[in-house]
Amino acid sequence: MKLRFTKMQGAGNDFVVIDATRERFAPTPALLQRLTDRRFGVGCDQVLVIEAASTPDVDFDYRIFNADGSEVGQCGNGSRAFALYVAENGLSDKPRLRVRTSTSVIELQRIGDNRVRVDMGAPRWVPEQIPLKLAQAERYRIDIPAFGSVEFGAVSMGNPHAVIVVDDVDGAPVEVLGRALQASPEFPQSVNVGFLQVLGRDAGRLRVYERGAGETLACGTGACAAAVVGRLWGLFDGAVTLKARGGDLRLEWAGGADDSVFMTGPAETVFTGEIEWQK
Ligand SMILES: N[C@@H](CCC[C@H](N)C(=O)O)C(=O)O
Repeated sequence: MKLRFTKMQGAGNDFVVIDATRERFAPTPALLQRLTDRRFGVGCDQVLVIEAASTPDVDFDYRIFNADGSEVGQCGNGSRAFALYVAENGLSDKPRLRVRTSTSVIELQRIGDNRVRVDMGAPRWVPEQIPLKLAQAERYRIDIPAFGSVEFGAVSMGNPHAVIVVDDVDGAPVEVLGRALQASPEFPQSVNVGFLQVLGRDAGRLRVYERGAGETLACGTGACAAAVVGRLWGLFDGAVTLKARGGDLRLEWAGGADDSVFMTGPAETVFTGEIEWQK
């Protein structure tokens, strides 16, 4: 059996995109491993699946699988790739698309030059919504052996994020502390861990240790979460450019609990291909 796919990237966060409006696709663990494995398969941080809309209020359904095969509720960089794929492959010529993930509905707008602006919806910071098993606070603390009491902000953008503010993101213990927080029982669904260095009221640098994928070159929802935590902590104004190792993302958030976070950034098709797949 042959499965056609498209390799895409957004700020260096890379994806295998499956167009399930045209391909028969059953996301078994073995097939997902083949698609995500960088040595024995195609290789990517996430597999994105484009499906026909399940309800009339959206244009498409959007499923997301991490490199470890876990299905998750949101992928910001992937949403920009999604919009580009839909346009480049003639699935829709609408200037704005509404797509549903398993946790939220987002709105995608291509703004030219392979750039996409996404209404990522409102951030959620009530602990049950993240989920986080601590009493609600602006700043949380968890004791991590070898690091002591680690302070972080926590937000859901349809997936869970912890954001730690650091002086120097290059020297931050991204993998070790990222893994430790992910394993913390306070995060019952684990967590994506962002390390934010503030450069000014409208700029910062960000590295994210992603749940199910390890450190990626950029994380769109992580950038949204960092913009929100930075604003709640009085570090950022309403618009900020966050520099990830794979590229820059622009985030806008008016600051209210019902205000959407808007993310703008690049997306690109890298190549298309097909793999032989035995069911
Ligand atoms: N790279 C993504 C986030 C993908 C999902 C995440 N690893 C999770 O498990 O929630 C982004 O750009 O947002």
